[in-house]
Amino acid sequence: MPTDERRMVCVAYNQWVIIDTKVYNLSRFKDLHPGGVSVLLDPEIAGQDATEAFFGLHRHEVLLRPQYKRLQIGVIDGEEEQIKPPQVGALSKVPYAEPAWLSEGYHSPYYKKSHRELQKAMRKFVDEVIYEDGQAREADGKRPSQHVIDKMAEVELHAMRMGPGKHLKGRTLFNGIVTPEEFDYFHELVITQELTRIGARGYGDGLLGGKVIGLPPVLNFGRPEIRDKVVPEVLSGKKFICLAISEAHAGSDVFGLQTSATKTEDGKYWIVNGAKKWITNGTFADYFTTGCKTDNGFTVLLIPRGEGVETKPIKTAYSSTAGTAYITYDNVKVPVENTLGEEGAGIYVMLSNFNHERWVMCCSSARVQRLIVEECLKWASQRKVFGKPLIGQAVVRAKIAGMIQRAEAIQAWLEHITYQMCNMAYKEQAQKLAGPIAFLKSFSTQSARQTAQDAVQIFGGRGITQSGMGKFIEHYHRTVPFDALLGGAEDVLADLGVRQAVRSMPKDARL
Ligand code: HEM
Repeated sequence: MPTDERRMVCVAYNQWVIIDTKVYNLSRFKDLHPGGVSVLLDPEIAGQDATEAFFGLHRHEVLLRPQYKRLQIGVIDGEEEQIKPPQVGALSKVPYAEPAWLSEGYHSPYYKKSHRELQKAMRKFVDEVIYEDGQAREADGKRPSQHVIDKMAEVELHAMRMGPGKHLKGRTLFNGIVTPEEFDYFHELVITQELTRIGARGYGDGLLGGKVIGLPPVLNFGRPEIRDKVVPEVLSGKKFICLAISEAHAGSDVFGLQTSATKTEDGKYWIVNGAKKWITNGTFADYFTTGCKTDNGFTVLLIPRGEGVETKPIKTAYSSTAGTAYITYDNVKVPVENTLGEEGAGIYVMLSNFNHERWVMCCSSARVQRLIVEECLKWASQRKVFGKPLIGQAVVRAKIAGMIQRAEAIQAWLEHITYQMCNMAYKEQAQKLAGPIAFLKSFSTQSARQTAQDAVQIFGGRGITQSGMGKFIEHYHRTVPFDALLGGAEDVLADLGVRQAVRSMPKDARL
């Protein structure tokens, strides 16, 4: 039977529809359909090829859900599937959906074989192990599932997310794709960008964001006995750590902090009193890397969860899966051995962390902006209004042009800075890159907010709806301000960049 005739057969069964090349029987589903019965019984839909109507109203993933997959009763014989579901581990073919180095036919001087292999392995790992948990936990607010954390530990992802360094020594990284000696900031960039592709901002932080910022002070400034106990526990995903600096009255102004630590008379313990606010992973952390006011200034202590430490969840714009906490310390007794760095020299402990933290945030911001480009390009191409696809409107194309330009500029700048990081000692990075990283983060977050706003306009009502076609856009628009605040506020960072530049002005510079 020719194809057209086979398609006509469906017409006879007016509760069947064709979507692409698959035939669905909706007779038992129609009363349960979230979009209502009437749309399914419309003569233009019932018994017809409903492909265009379907993809104008649903994401592809609807058809992949087990309860809906069952509705499929056959396929159109001899026709090849036109609209393929996303394949595990695959790269997107949508223009600009991947950074240039992953786009067919483009080149990059930065990425070697091990970066490319790591990217492939990470994409598959994220698709298979992380994606579903990310969407589910973002929705129910529970902390990331332990089985995901354990799987990440198996391939040493927790260790790799701390960047290159001694902590990688002796570890088999992602089944040996890259050696500890070879591992560089581009490998870390690949990991961060692949992880953030899932488009679940709260989960991204919940997936041990607290460790990425809370463990470096232990790694770099902890006494050996503390370091050797805590680092393996955290990098194996058995214990959790967070960075507790900001307070209700002081934000990130470390000199305005009020949480105090005073020594006991015998000098063996600190007694800590105070409260911390907006602490990522705080609700489930076992250790708190805590900034305290001490007699001689500002000191950082590693405080284990125990008597006198209490954590309460704070409800923010993103999911409580991030574990954002309000923490109180009431006469908490902490051994002096838990001091990280020198007493009164806490500012150096903190400063040594900032560049890396901000750079990590740039990696993720750059990648998620690209995800939004992909969503907008797909939507604008498949959505028809006034008789033509949205992309046919110049105003929509102009918005997408801006998004692409910003995403491309940020990735290129990020790769340039990452290359500098690979070729500078840590101290030199602190001197030369604090300004550029601050500028990049500030630029990334401004761009991200513009992109979020434009994406909502393109998606219309769906861009403010938490389910369905625009769910990633709604989520992005709601959570994008986090990036402009965490790790240094946007305006403060832009100003820091200029102040750093002024400091390097030659004394004899004149017009
Ligand atoms: C296998 C067939 C279908 C399944 C499994 C299905 C499933 C769903 C689901 C789960 C939703 C909720 C929104 C979402 O999660 O995206 C929905 C909404 C909707 N569906 Fe369907 N649907 C099917 C076919 C159709 C067809 C053929 C039409 C024809 C016009 C249609 C029209 C709608 C409408 C108008 C909505 C509301 C959309 C909105 O609120 O934005 N559906 N459908």
